[in-house]
Amino acid sequence: MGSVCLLSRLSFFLGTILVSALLALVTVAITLGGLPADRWHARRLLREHDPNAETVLAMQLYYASLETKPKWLDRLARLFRVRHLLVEDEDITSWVGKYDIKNVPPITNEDLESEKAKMIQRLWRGTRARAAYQAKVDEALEAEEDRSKYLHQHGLTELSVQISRAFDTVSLMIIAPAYFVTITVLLVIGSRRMLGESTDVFADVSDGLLFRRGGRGCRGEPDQANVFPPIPPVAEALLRRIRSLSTLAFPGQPALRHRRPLFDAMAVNRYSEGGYTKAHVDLLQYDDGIAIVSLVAPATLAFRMDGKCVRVRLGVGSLLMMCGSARYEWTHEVERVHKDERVSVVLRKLVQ
Ligand SMILES: O=C(O)CCC(=O)C(=O)O
Ligand SMILES: [Fe+2]
Repeated sequence: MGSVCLLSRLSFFLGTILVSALLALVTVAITLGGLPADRWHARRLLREHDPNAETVLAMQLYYASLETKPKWLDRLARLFRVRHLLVEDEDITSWVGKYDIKNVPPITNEDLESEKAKMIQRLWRGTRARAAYQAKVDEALEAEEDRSKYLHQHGLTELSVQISRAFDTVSLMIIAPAYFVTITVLLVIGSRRMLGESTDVFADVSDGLLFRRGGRGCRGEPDQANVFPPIPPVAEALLRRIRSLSTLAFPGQPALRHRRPLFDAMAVNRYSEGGYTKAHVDLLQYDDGIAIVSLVAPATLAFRMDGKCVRVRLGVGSLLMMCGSARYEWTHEVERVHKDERVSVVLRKLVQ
């Protein structure tokens, strides 16, 4: 009797502990495990790869299951499809010029056109100057009775005059057109390489996004839109979501976490299949504390330093935040993308 009572008490006790433990586990899972949808959870990445934890301030990866696509993403996606050709738009030129950003060379089709025009003018002036000089020589030769005396006075010979004439004719008929064609071809190829195939600079100005096709003439590089302060309303929702993480973001760097604004520059990268970026450290015009949001398709970002490599799978809707050595000492590169399209949004803060 006594032993049965003891047994039932023990089982009740154990049962209570089990249920409490289960409840605690579920709570922890919900808090940390990204449930319900839309809750971010973080994983620190570099610390385990770098024995010198001091230098590894932070590279964090957050996941959010973006089951319901935020509206702004739809708008963004539409934006990529509608590419307005705004080559002749004055606003765009001043807009690019205004921010003198190093990785966006302020070159528009207009610049290239005026460069071409200048070269043609120079060529034309040169040809005209030579023709005028020739005319003067001819005139003088005609006026001068003693032709050989004139030639002698000017250090010329019959042969040199003939050669000079022949040269001018050749130059006018062959060299000038060839020069013109070469310059034009070079400029056309150059502008294509710099600005893309048929659409050169494309943008939706209402959203403040200016897209530049490809990066630095490199085929695989993504199309990029750079937006400088203020970040356009299209990304407000995203910014709010990231700000809501501010208690977690950038561990060990409260100054970054509390800075206002958290970010004021945004880059939107659009990769086609096979697109990639070369290993780089982001430009120093941007402050520490950078966020990368991956959308539409996943990608792998490889971080490298001193022969070490950390490959990070960036799922759709993931947010990678980097600061300290992850931002300054490790290079990062996006490996070739295997889907039709991947979009990333990079948020940064310009150095004051
Ligand atoms: O597309 C990405 O995930 C990263 C892009 C990047 O590194 C950059 O724009 O600096
Ligand atoms: Fe980068």
